[in-house]
Amino acid sequence: MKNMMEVKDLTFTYSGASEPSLKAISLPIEKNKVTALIGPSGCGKSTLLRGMNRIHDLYPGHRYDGVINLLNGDSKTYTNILDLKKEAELIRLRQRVGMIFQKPTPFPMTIFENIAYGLRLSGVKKRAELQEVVEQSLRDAALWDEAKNRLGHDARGLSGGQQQRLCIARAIALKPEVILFDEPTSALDPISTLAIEEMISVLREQYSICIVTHNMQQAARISDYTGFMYLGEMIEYDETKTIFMKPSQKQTEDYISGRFG
Ligand SMILES: Nc1ncnc2c1ncn2[C@@H]1O[C@H](COP(=O)(O)OP(=O)(O)OP(=O)(O)O)[C@@H](O)[C@H]1O
Repeated sequence: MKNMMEVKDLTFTYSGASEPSLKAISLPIEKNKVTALIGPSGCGKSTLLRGMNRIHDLYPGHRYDGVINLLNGDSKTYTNILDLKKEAELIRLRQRVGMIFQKPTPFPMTIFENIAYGLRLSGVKKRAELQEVVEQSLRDAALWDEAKNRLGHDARGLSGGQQQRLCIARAIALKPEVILFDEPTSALDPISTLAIEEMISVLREQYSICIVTHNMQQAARISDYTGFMYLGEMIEYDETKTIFMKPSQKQTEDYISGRFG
């Protein structure tokens, strides 16, 4: 099967920085799999994730070298997303490659409108269609039962875990192909964390997923593949069970066994 995304030899330097934060990174994001990025603080996990939908480019002046390929709908060709220049192309890219942040970011509107807003911007106008997609997205994000009687209430009245699931529903509504999760449970309690982890396992059937996590147990529980990063480099990428049971690099082994980081 073709990879959904392919990062090849990516070097990334923040605007104004003297050193690159990512150095010649390569890794695939396999279709319908969960790929975890782990490594000590500052190693570049979030920087890599944010490159995958060019969210860095909300601010100008960053420098990318290399290639980030995204598989096209025909499943035969790739687009190098680093070639995209027009604002409309970048907006479309961020629909195809959605992102969930560490802190839930509900808009100051109703639960219904949080999801319908992006749909309207993407051209869905009919009320019935909006209702259908809002319901399906909330169901897919395991929030429908809790939210169905309060769709007209302010989304900020939801609990933190519910808000995070709402943000996932909002991303899903736009029918992404890839979902990027940047430490999605680090602000949540253990029960909400479990709910998000279970959802990610189900979402994998329909989407390709990449998740940054500080929590090694979480990476071991939910991912198929793991990349271990250190000082801006991809030290090792392999099947999760190999990374955790039989890593080939000493640095990976030291990190996994808690000797540093
Ligand atoms: N906006 C920025 N401008 C300049 N340098 C940055 C910026 N954001 C991050 N960096 C630098 O890039 C490097 C990688 O940071 P990044 O946040 O990607 O690491 P991380 O592995 O996700 O860390 P953490 O686990 O602490 O979130 C660090 O040296 C950091 O200081």
